[in-house]
Amino acid sequence: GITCPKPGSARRCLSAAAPHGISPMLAQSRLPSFLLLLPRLRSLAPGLAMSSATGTVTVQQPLNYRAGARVHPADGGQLEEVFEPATGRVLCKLPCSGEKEVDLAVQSAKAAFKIWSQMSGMERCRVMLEAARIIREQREEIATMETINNGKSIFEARVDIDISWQCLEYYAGLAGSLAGEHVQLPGGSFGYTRREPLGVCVGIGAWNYPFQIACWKSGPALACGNAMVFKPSPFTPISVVRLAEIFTEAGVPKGLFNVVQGGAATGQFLCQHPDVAKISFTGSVPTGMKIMEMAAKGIKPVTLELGGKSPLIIFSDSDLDNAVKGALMANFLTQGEVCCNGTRVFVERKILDTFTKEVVKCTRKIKIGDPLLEDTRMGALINLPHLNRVQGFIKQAKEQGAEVLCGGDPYVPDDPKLKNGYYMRPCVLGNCKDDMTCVKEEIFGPVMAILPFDTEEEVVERANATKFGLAGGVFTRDIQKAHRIVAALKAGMCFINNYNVSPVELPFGGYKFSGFGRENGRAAIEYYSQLKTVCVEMGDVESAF
Ligand SMILES: NC(=O)c1ccc[n+]([C@@H]2O[C@H](COP(=O)([O-])OP(=O)(O)OC[C@H]3O[C@@H](n4cnc5c(N)ncnc54)[C@H](O)[C@@H]3O)[C@@H](O)[C@H]2O)c1
Ligand SMILES: NCCCC=O
Repeated sequence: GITCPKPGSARRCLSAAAPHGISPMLAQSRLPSFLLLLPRLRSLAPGLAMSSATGTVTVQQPLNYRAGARVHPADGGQLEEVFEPATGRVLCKLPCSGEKEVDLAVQSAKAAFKIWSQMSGMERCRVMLEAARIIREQREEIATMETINNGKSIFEARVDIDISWQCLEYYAGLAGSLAGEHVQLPGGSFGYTRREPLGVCVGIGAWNYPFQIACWKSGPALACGNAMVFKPSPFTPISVVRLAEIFTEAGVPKGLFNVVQGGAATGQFLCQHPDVAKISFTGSVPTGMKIMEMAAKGIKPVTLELGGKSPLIIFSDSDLDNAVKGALMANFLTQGEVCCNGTRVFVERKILDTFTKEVVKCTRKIKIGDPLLEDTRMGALINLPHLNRVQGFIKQAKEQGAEVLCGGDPYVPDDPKLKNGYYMRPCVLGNCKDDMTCVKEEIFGPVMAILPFDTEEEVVERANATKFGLAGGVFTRDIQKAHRIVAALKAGMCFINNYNVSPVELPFGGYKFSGFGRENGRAAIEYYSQLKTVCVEMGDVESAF
């Protein structure tokens, strides 16, 4: 059986032992404890400019996790460099897992599934609540890891980690109430349904929310009684291994949550494995198509959380301050590398100048720099090729007639240790037209396109004129108009008078090329379980023969 650790017993030693695999490059510096103290020191001495741990860590421990322990992959071995976006330094060289390691991870998950799937929902709930508690307790350490590996500000990473433990708490709460139904049939016969787990589920993640994506997938999967093998992006392999350790500390059977590392080849081994029952994928549209093809060959259900080019519609009757704040939230979180960003900002022509002036003023004030500093609000983009790609979109936008109203150029912070980091100034583009590349394609960087409109009918048609359908938003004081607009938007996640908030209670997912299936909310349960119908005869068999 499974026993839950006593509250507090899973507390990690955060000293030089560095159990999470990050060890200081500077010998004996006991970095993790120091990191934990930074926010407190800052609050004791507000305004004091403190240096951060950026540029001081390397990762040494294995980043695969199988059968309850960190392991070196059994095969594969191609090495991928993992960067610290803030400095351009190499954090570690990641060995990519081969077919044998993938199989070992799947077999490990299969064995754990036999135990976990037989437990009651309440038993699973207790273990998941403990995992959520440990994440909450280690929020600062995990957020710091995420910032070092992803480049996003520590301010945002903390929110990501909060959403992550909330997700596990939410699904822990649902685990105990998962049930089928009882149906009466003629003559006292009856039927009932059982909601059963699928088996070994594969999660494949993108690099923009590494820890959170793993929780959005493992939360509902584990609550339903499944096991999981998770493959993070090779750009951000670090934090999810901590999640695997936390699940083990919380009391899941060893092997219930495994991590294999690698890129496309490793992902393919996972998707094609005959013992895998389901694939949940977060990433780009082209990869999503390949995943769906592989899943089709094994008749495996898939969830696809793909890209977007979402509209944000600002009417002239909006509260202007809120609309401006909403536009920034819709475009500049995580350096603009957010799938549901509202990157096409449609502004009613009457307020175009006022709104644009305010948005540009606020965008210019965004503090860019060392992501581990408390006042930084925009860190570094994920890597140099991606920074160059975003720059390419801006160049093309200018060539096609858009006007750069602010930013768009690479940014070199004053701190010499950051000079090779992947920074750019957030960009607002004016004079945009619907047929420009910067308005049609997902840029996945801090680039907002402003587009004027005149009528409600016109803006809805233009907002929907995209192959994507992930999200959309509207700002207006007219509540009927707001509901009319969101009802007409062909998008899975719509916001009224806000943007890019992520309550775990609400289902999240796309229409059209943005994918299908849902994460979060009760809806996700449907995608990690299957119904068995049992028909019970209380009389004699009426045979046709
Ligand atoms: N809708 C959402 O919830 C959501 C969330 C985050 C990111 N995204 C999207 O993700 C994209 C950016 O992420 P990315 O660059 O990591 O995407 P990507 O498609 O390049 O990679 C995503 C994951 O798929 C793996 N992969 C790549 N090729 C594969 C293959 N052939 N078989 C199996 N796995 C394979 C990668 O290693 C990675 O782990 C953007 O388009 C963004 O909009 C969507
Ligand atoms: N807050 C989570 C957004 C997921 C998309 O990238």
